[in-house]
Amino acid sequence: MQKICVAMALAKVEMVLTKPVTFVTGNSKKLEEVKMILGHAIPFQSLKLDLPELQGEPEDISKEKARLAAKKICGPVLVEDTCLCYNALQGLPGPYVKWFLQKIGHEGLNNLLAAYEDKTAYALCVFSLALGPDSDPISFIGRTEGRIVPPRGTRDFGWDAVFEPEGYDQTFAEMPKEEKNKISHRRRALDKVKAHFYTNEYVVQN
Ligand SMILES: O=c1nc[nH]c2c1ncn2[C@H]1C[C@H](O)[C@@H](COP(=O)(O)OP(=O)(O)OP(=O)(O)O)O1
Ligand SMILES: [Mg+2]
Repeated sequence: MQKICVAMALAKVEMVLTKPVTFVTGNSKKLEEVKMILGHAIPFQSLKLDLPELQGEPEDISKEKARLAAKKICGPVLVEDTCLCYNALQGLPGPYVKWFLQKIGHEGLNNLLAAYEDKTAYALCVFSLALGPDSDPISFIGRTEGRIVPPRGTRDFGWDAVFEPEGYDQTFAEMPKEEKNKISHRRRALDKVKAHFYTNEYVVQN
């Protein structure tokens, strides 16, 4: 028998969720930012889980992560996949930046562009919401333009130290968190997630 995890209340136009949305990530720094940006705008809980990731285009990777997470949890989930895309490299390292950073470090991420004039890049965040294990995930994309520079600032969150957003002379790692959260790829994607929750009136009923 199939478990029904999401039901549509037909009388009112609201979506009834059987559980609060679970934000699934293996990355505690991501979770920190999501909590700061969302506040109490969306009722959510979190689960630390490192999900396997498909190879391919950012939106497909994020959607597949959401499908896997919803199957594990049997309930509504939110996941995100973050990319760092170099224009000179046609969008690479993109979703593979995690492995590049692990292998070649911040200096390596900067040196990758040594042969190119164009140092511009963009940070991309794709959130995907799956209401249950059998529903199609919906994606919300946020993008911030910038450029790749030799590393400056703290090195405690991913590639923040090599990314200088457009119009700023500080890297994400040098900025106060509040400042990053005003202009980041994550913030821009989460604004869309919030708008979606606002217009769809999700109601949690245990
Ligand atoms: O705002 C950010 N500023 C700097 N670095 C960042 C940011 N956001 C993610 N990152 C890093 C983490 C990982 O090295 C790669 C994305 O990979 P990605 O698969 O999305 O993240 P993850 O594996 O750490 O966590 P998750 O369990 O949610 O997949 O970029
Ligand atoms: Mg990951």
